[in-house]
Amino acid sequence: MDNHTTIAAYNLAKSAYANYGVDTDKVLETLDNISISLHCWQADDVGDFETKSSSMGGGIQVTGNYPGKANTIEEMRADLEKVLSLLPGKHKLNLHTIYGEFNGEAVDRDQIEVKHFQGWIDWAKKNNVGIDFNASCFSHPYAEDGFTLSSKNPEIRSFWIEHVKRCREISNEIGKQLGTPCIHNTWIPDGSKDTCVDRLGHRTLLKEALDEIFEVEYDTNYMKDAVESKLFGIGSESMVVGSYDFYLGYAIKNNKLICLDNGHFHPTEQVGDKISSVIQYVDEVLLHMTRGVRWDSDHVVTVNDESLLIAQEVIRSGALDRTHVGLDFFDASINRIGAYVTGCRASRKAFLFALLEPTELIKAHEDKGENFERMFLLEQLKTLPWGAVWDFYCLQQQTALDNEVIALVNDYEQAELLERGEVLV
Ligand SMILES: C[C@H](O)[C@H](O)[C@@H](O)C(=O)CO
Ligand SMILES: [Mn+2]
Repeated sequence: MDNHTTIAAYNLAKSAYANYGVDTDKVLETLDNISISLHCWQADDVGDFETKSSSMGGGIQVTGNYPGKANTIEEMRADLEKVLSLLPGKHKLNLHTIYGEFNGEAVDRDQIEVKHFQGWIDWAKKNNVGIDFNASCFSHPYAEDGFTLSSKNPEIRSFWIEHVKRCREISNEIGKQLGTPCIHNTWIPDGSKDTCVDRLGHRTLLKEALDEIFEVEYDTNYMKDAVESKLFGIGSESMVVGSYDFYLGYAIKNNKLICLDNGHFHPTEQVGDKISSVIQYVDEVLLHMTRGVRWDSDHVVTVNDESLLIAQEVIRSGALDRTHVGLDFFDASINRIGAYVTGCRASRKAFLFALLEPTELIKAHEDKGENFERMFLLEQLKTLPWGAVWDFYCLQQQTALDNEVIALVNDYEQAELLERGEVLV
């Protein structure tokens, strides 16, 4: 499609939306300012760059063996730069601790320091992105019996408490250096494959561990804490210590962000429906946008009912400035760059669709009990030319249009990904 066609299609779309009182130019300004945090772990299937080799654990499963996975920090950075070049809008990098630069040193998780992440901070500055950070309480010998911060073994518990404390300190420094708050997210895999009779014991230990971790208060201009729940994981099917009830209560009581990963709930539960509830009680929300498919919580995001409802409810609730959008999916069965680009663009498209909604108009019908009119309008919106608005936005931001993405991803695969060897550790 040439630029002329894209602009002409946008002008028609602009008039179509104007009929509903929607100003598409304003919508695109808002859309462009939504920062999406790009999870680094899609590039290497949640591997790590630690010297000590530890097999993946903690109930995280990645399936597939597509060639071209990032084996080094340099490869991961090259991939992320490629991905960023194919995305419109603002971004952050979401980094897990296991991706520090340890330069051949065996640095255990309770020994990490800012210096191990300085390279990433410098990279972020160069690429004009902020950083979010995550404690990595998995894929480690001390996570093998299924419990970390809620372990009954005091040595194991102290080890992980020290790890998360250090992660918060590093997050604070990241935020200071980058001039934008770093969200530190705590997710732990703790749970039980089979019926656990001392749920109370583990949850009490987790609460105490978190209280100790959060003793140090940091300036929220530099770092903010989020806590993430999960319904079940592989190997923790019967009980997860950090359940939704546990963390929602903890976040409300302790003024933390609640992280809503939409792969971490019952399949018929809708994270979109939770937004207007949780913002009554917590100041800010962190989203982990993903697509749950049966047991897997981490398929690539697409524009589906779930991602749309999440975006719609954030926008309808006027909660955009209290919501941090992050991604959390990993697929090793397809081109990983393609996975990133599809999922990130789909997440932003969901927000575009939501921003284009004439909510006040629909609400006016709803308030009068005109439910047919409400339903029909919602249906009508599905066939309005929002694709033309998206294409114009990509053109405006000087990034690839959808019809150019496949060729660009495949070019990178030929030139870069297929040249990579398998690094044996
Ligand atoms: C890497 C993990 O997927 C991530 O930290 C966590 O957010 C999660 O969702 C675990 O299932
Ligand atoms: Mn998550």
